[in-house]
Amino acid sequence: MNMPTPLLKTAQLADMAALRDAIDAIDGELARLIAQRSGLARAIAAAKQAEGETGFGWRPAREIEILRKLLARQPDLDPSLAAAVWRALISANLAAQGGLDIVTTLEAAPWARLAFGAASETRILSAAEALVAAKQGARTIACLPWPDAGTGWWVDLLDASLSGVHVCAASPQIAQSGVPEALLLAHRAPEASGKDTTLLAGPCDVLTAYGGLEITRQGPYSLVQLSSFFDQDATLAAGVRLVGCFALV
Ligand SMILES: C=C(O[C@@H]1C=C(C(=O)O)C=C[C@H]1O)C(=O)O
Repeated sequence: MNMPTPLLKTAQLADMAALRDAIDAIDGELARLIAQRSGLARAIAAAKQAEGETGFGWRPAREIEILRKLLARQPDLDPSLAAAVWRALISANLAAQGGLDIVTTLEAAPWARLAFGAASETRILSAAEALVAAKQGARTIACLPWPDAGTGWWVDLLDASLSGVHVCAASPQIAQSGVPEALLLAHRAPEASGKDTTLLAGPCDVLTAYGGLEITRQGPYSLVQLSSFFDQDATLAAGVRLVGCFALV
Protein backbone atom coordinates (compact mmCIF):
# COMPACT_ATOMS: atom_id res chain seq x y z
CA MET A 1 0.00 0.00 0.00
CA ASN A 2 1.33 3.43 -0.94
CA MET A 3 1.37 5.89 1.94
CA PRO A 4 0.21 9.43 1.01
CA THR A 5 3.29 11.65 0.78
CA PRO A 6 2.38 14.19 3.52
CA LEU A 7 1.77 11.35 5.99
CA LEU A 8 5.10 9.73 5.15
CA LYS A 9 6.82 13.04 5.72
CA THR A 10 5.16 13.48 9.11
CA ALA A 11 6.21 9.98 10.17
CA GLN A 12 9.78 10.59 8.99
CA LEU A 13 9.88 13.94 10.78
CA ALA A 14 8.64 12.31 14.00
CA ASP A 15 11.35 9.64 13.62
CA MET A 16 13.97 12.30 13.00
CA ALA A 17 12.87 14.27 16.06
CA ALA A 18 13.12 11.11 18.17
CA LEU A 19 16.56 10.33 16.74
CA ARG A 20 17.70 13.89 17.47
CA ASP A 21 16.38 13.61 21.01
CA ALA A 22 18.45 10.44 21.40
CA ILE A 23 21.55 12.24 20.06
CA ASP A 24 20.93 15.14 22.47
CA ALA A 25 20.72 12.69 25.36
CA ILE A 26 23.99 11.04 24.31
CA ASP A 27 25.68 14.44 23.83
CA GLY A 28 24.63 15.40 27.35
CA GLU A 29 26.23 12.22 28.71
CA LEU A 30 29.36 12.74 26.58
CA ALA A 31 29.71 16.35 27.78
CA ARG A 32 29.32 15.24 31.41
CA LEU A 33 31.90 12.45 30.93
CA ILE A 34 34.36 14.70 29.08
CA ALA A 35 34.19 17.27 31.90
CA GLN A 36 34.72 14.43 34.40
CA ARG A 37 37.68 13.07 32.37
CA SER A 38 39.27 16.55 32.19
CA GLY A 39 38.92 16.88 35.97
CA LEU A 40 40.74 13.56 36.47
CA ALA A 41 43.51 14.63 34.10
CA ARG A 42 43.88 17.88 36.12
CA ALA A 43 44.20 15.78 39.29
CA ILE A 44 46.93 13.68 37.60
CA ALA A 45 48.72 16.87 36.53
CA ALA A 46 48.63 18.14 40.13
CA ALA A 47 50.00 14.78 41.34
CA LYS A 48 52.83 14.97 38.79
CA GLN A 49 53.73 18.45 40.03
CA ALA A 50 53.58 17.28 43.65
CA GLU A 51 56.04 14.53 42.69
CA GLY A 52 58.40 17.27 41.48
CA GLU A 53 57.85 17.04 37.73
CA THR A 54 58.88 20.38 36.31
CA GLY A 55 58.60 19.65 32.59
CA PHE A 56 55.45 18.75 30.70
CA GLY A 57 53.15 15.88 31.60
CA TRP A 58 53.36 14.19 28.21
CA ARG A 59 53.11 10.37 28.47
CA PRO A 60 53.03 9.00 24.91
CA ALA A 61 53.11 5.34 26.02
CA ARG A 62 50.05 5.86 28.24
CA GLU A 63 48.30 7.66 25.37
CA ILE A 64 48.78 4.76 22.96
CA GLU A 65 47.69 2.26 25.61
CA ILE A 66 44.46 4.25 26.06
CA LEU A 67 43.73 4.03 22.33
CA ARG A 68 44.57 0.33 22.12
CA LYS A 69 42.28 -0.43 25.08
CA LEU A 70 39.44 1.61 23.60
CA LEU A 71 39.60 -0.14 20.24
CA ALA A 72 39.81 -3.57 21.89
CA ARG A 73 36.75 -2.82 24.04
CA GLN A 74 34.72 -1.27 21.22
CA PRO A 75 35.61 -3.12 17.98
CA ASP A 76 32.87 -1.35 15.99
CA LEU A 77 34.40 2.06 16.77
CA ASP A 78 36.12 3.58 13.69
CA PRO A 79 39.85 3.66 14.68
CA SER A 80 40.54 6.97 12.90
CA LEU A 81 37.54 8.62 14.56
CA ALA A 82 38.57 7.27 17.97
CA ALA A 83 42.14 8.50 17.42
CA ALA A 84 40.94 11.98 16.39
CA VAL A 85 38.53 12.32 19.31
CA TRP A 86 41.00 11.10 21.93
CA ARG A 87 43.81 13.20 20.46
CA ALA A 88 41.56 16.24 20.95
CA LEU A 89 40.78 15.25 24.55
CA ILE A 90 44.37 14.43 25.45
CA SER A 91 45.94 17.46 23.76
CA ALA A 92 43.46 19.75 25.55
CA ASN A 93 44.56 18.14 28.83
CA LEU A 94 48.22 18.60 27.92
CA ALA A 95 47.59 22.26 27.09
CA ALA A 96 45.83 22.66 30.46
CA GLN A 97 48.84 21.06 32.21
CA GLY A 98 50.88 24.11 31.29
CA GLY A 99 50.88 24.07 27.52
CA LEU A 100 53.28 22.57 25.03
CA ASP A 101 55.66 24.30 22.66
CA ILE A 102 55.30 22.42 19.38
CA VAL A 103 58.02 22.98 16.78
CA THR A 104 57.73 21.47 13.33
CA THR A 105 58.71 21.84 9.70
CA LEU A 106 56.24 23.00 7.06
CA GLU A 107 56.09 19.45 5.68
CA ALA A 108 55.32 17.83 9.05
CA ALA A 109 52.98 20.58 10.32
CA PRO A 110 49.74 18.68 9.46
CA TRP A 111 50.93 15.74 11.60
CA ALA A 112 51.80 18.07 14.48
CA ARG A 113 48.30 19.55 14.28
CA LEU A 114 46.79 16.06 14.22
CA ALA A 115 48.75 15.11 17.34
CA PHE A 116 48.33 18.30 19.38
CA GLY A 117 45.49 20.25 17.80
CA ALA A 118 45.33 23.99 18.09
CA ALA A 119 45.42 24.03 21.89
CA SER A 120 49.20 24.46 22.04
CA GLU A 121 51.42 26.93 20.23
CA THR A 122 52.99 25.58 17.01
CA ARG A 123 56.11 27.13 15.47
CA ILE A 124 57.44 26.34 12.00
CA LEU A 125 61.23 25.94 11.95
CA SER A 126 63.86 24.07 9.98
CA ALA A 127 64.42 20.47 11.16
CA ALA A 128 67.84 21.42 12.58
CA GLU A 129 66.34 24.37 14.52
CA ALA A 130 63.48 22.18 15.77
CA LEU A 131 65.94 19.65 17.22
CA VAL A 132 67.86 22.39 19.05
CA ALA A 133 64.56 23.78 20.37
CA ALA A 134 63.60 20.29 21.61
CA LYS A 135 66.95 20.00 23.40
CA GLN A 136 66.55 23.39 25.09
CA GLY A 137 62.82 23.61 25.85
CA ALA A 138 61.40 21.83 28.88
CA ARG A 139 57.97 21.84 27.20
CA THR A 140 59.07 21.49 23.59
CA ILE A 141 58.12 18.65 21.25
CA ALA A 142 59.59 18.55 17.74
CA CYS A 143 57.45 16.96 15.04
CA LEU A 144 59.66 15.95 12.09
CA PRO A 145 58.91 14.01 8.90
CA TRP A 146 59.50 10.26 8.71
CA PRO A 147 63.11 9.92 7.52
CA ASP A 148 63.72 9.01 3.92
CA ALA A 149 66.41 9.69 1.33
CA GLY A 150 65.67 13.44 1.36
CA THR A 151 65.24 13.77 5.14
CA GLY A 152 68.53 13.65 6.99
CA TRP A 153 67.64 15.29 10.33
CA TRP A 154 68.30 12.02 12.18
CA VAL A 155 72.05 12.36 11.41
CA ASP A 156 72.10 15.53 13.59
CA LEU A 157 71.24 13.32 16.58
CA LEU A 158 74.66 11.66 16.33
CA ASP A 159 76.12 14.97 17.54
CA ALA A 160 76.72 15.09 21.31
CA SER A 161 75.08 18.54 21.48
CA LEU A 162 71.69 16.82 20.98
CA SER A 163 72.22 14.08 23.57
CA GLY A 164 69.05 13.23 25.50
CA VAL A 165 66.74 14.18 22.61
CA HIS A 166 64.73 11.10 21.57
CA VAL A 167 61.90 10.06 19.34
CA CYS A 168 59.11 9.30 21.82
CA ALA A 169 56.03 8.92 19.60
CA ALA A 170 54.68 9.02 16.07
CA SER A 171 51.89 10.78 14.19
CA PRO A 172 49.43 9.50 13.13
CA GLN A 173 49.13 6.82 15.80
CA ILE A 174 47.33 4.55 13.37
CA ALA A 175 49.34 3.61 10.27
CA GLN A 176 48.26 0.43 8.50
CA SER A 177 51.62 0.23 6.72
CA GLY A 178 53.50 0.43 10.04
CA VAL A 179 55.15 3.63 8.80
CA PRO A 180 53.89 6.88 10.35
CA GLU A 181 54.14 10.24 8.56
CA ALA A 182 56.07 12.01 11.29
CA LEU A 183 58.01 11.40 14.49
CA LEU A 184 57.71 13.34 17.76
CA LEU A 185 60.93 14.13 19.61
CA ALA A 186 61.62 15.62 23.02
CA HIS A 187 64.45 15.94 25.53
CA ARG A 188 63.42 12.92 27.54
CA ALA A 189 63.68 9.14 27.69
CA PRO A 190 61.39 7.02 25.51
CA GLU A 191 58.81 4.91 27.38
CA ALA A 192 57.72 1.35 26.61
CA SER A 193 54.08 0.80 25.66
CA GLY A 194 54.29 -2.99 25.26
CA LYS A 195 54.60 -2.98 21.49
CA ASP A 196 57.23 -0.54 20.30
CA THR A 197 59.60 0.15 17.45
CA THR A 198 63.14 1.28 18.25
CA LEU A 199 65.21 3.46 15.93
CA LEU A 200 69.00 3.26 16.01
CA ALA A 201 71.48 5.38 14.03
CA GLY A 202 75.20 4.86 13.52
CA PRO A 203 77.88 3.58 11.18
CA CYS A 204 76.33 1.25 8.58
CA ASP A 205 78.79 -1.59 9.19
CA VAL A 206 78.28 -1.51 12.99
CA LEU A 207 74.49 -1.38 12.72
CA THR A 208 74.22 -4.54 10.58
CA ALA A 209 74.97 -6.54 13.77
CA TYR A 210 71.58 -5.42 15.18
CA GLY A 211 69.70 -7.15 12.36
CA GLY A 212 67.09 -4.42 12.04
CA LEU A 213 65.43 -3.06 8.92
CA GLU A 214 67.32 -0.21 7.30
CA ILE A 215 65.07 2.83 6.79
CA THR A 216 67.59 5.09 5.07
CA ARG A 217 71.28 5.95 4.77
CA GLN A 218 73.23 9.17 4.76
CA GLY A 219 76.95 8.92 3.90
CA PRO A 220 78.55 6.35 6.23
CA TYR A 221 75.52 6.30 8.59
CA SER A 222 72.30 4.37 8.49
CA LEU A 223 69.04 4.50 10.39
CA VAL A 224 67.49 1.15 11.28
CA GLN A 225 64.31 0.05 12.99
CA LEU A 226 63.85 -2.89 15.33
CA SER A 227 60.61 -4.38 16.61
CA SER A 228 61.45 -4.15 20.29
CA PHE A 229 61.94 -1.54 23.00
CA PHE A 230 65.42 -0.28 23.84
CA ASP A 231 65.87 1.48 27.15
CA GLN A 232 67.92 4.70 27.03
CA ASP A 233 70.38 2.95 29.36
CA ALA A 234 70.82 -0.02 27.00
CA THR A 235 74.45 -0.68 26.13
CA LEU A 236 75.03 -0.01 22.44
CA ALA A 237 78.05 -0.58 20.21
CA ALA A 238 80.48 2.32 19.83
CA GLY A 239 79.09 5.05 17.60
CA VAL A 240 75.48 3.78 17.78
CA ARG A 241 72.88 6.23 19.02
CA LEU A 242 69.41 5.34 20.35
CA VAL A 243 67.29 7.67 18.19
CA GLY A 244 64.24 6.66 20.17
CA CYS A 245 61.13 4.52 20.20
CA PHE A 246 57.60 4.95 18.94
CA ALA A 247 54.41 2.95 19.14
CA LEU A 248 51.47 2.59 16.80
CA VAL A 249 48.03 1.19 17.64
C1 LIG B 1 46.43 12.54 32.28
C2 LIG B 1 47.70 12.32 31.99
O1 LIG B 1 48.50 13.25 31.29
C3 LIG B 1 48.48 13.30 29.85
C4 LIG B 1 47.09 13.24 29.37
C5 LIG B 1 46.50 12.01 29.13
C6 LIG B 1 45.01 11.87 29.01
O2 LIG B 1 44.32 12.88 28.80
O3 LIG B 1 44.51 10.72 29.16
C7 LIG B 1 47.32 10.85 29.01
C8 LIG B 1 48.65 10.91 29.13
C9 LIG B 1 49.38 12.19 29.32
O4 LIG B 1 49.97 12.55 28.09
C10 LIG B 1 48.38 11.05 32.41
O5 LIG B 1 49.63 11.03 32.48
O6 LIG B 1 47.69 10.05 32.70
